[in-house]
Amino acid sequence: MIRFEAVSRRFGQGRPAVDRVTLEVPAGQIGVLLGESGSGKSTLLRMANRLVEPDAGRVLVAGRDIAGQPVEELRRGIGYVIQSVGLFPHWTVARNIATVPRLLGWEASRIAARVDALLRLVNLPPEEFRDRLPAELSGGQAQRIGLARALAADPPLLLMDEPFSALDPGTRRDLQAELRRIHAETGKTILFVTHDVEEALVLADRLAVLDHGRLLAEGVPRDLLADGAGPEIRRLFGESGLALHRLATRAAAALATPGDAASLPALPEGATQKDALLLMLEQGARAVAVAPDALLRWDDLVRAR
Ligand SMILES: Nc1ncnc2c1ncn2[C@@H]1O[C@H](COP(=O)(O)OP(=O)(O)OP(=O)(O)O)[C@@H](O)[C@H]1O
Repeated sequence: MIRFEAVSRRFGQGRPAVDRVTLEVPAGQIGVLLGESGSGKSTLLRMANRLVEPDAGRVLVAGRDIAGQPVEELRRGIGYVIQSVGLFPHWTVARNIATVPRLLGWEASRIAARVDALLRLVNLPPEEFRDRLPAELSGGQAQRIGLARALAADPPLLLMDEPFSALDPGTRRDLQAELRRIHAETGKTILFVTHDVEEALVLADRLAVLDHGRLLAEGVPRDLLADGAGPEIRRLFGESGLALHRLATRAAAALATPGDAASLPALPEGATQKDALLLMLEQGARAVAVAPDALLRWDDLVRAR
């Protein structure tokens, strides 16, 4: 769906901000760009909607080289969500969401229906929120409106640049879960930038790690965090955190054994091995229930590789 081919970009002198990166996010997947501040994540992301032009290489969206495409036409097919949201302060929520449909000349009734559908999609009751002004929203609500606005004209591709970084940890976790749900419901292709390792692991179908403008590693998170992870990956994820991150990418059910688990603390469906470890520590339990007839034992968890 989106493909970067050997793209580079240098600003002034010194080392390039993005250095010969080749990367692809297949249609319908969430690709996450992870890296420390200044590693080139935003520069790479902005090449996709031509806010930044590469010095070398090319970017393909839906198989088309975007260099020859009119910018307005390109951007109509790409939603863009940023940390500061950027809602117009004097416009109501409904008008903010309708920015692109109005530009496209949609009829008023179609716009109104679309606004309400999007508010419901991002879990904000339309009758309560459509007439509010941005100043009357919490940070998390504003970010939901930013997402609704980006989805308004139903673009197949969404670019998200640290959208949740300014939110408190609880709101941030809620929105990560919401984004996964919305992604499952809409099937969008998403390119998501973050410097937060946990966020990357929660969201990524594919994870790309950038370091000083170079692509350090790319793949399915579970494979990137496997035992053979190189020294740079170990540094980024932290030696001690690496084992925990690995547990967070594996299902608790994978280590379960049959047995009567009815009296044990129970894990929710789809829980990870990290969830199991935390529940055991919290409850002082030597085993937890994965299902009524399946349990995961402490010994099996800590011996697993
Ligand atoms: N418009 C610009 N002019 C000059 N230098 C720039 C410009 N945009 C980015 N850079 C430089 O390019 C490098 C990469 O920046 P970029 O914003 O892509 O990194 P990042 O990984 O997104 O960092 P952060 O998480 O801090 O936003 C940095 O050294 C930055 O100073």
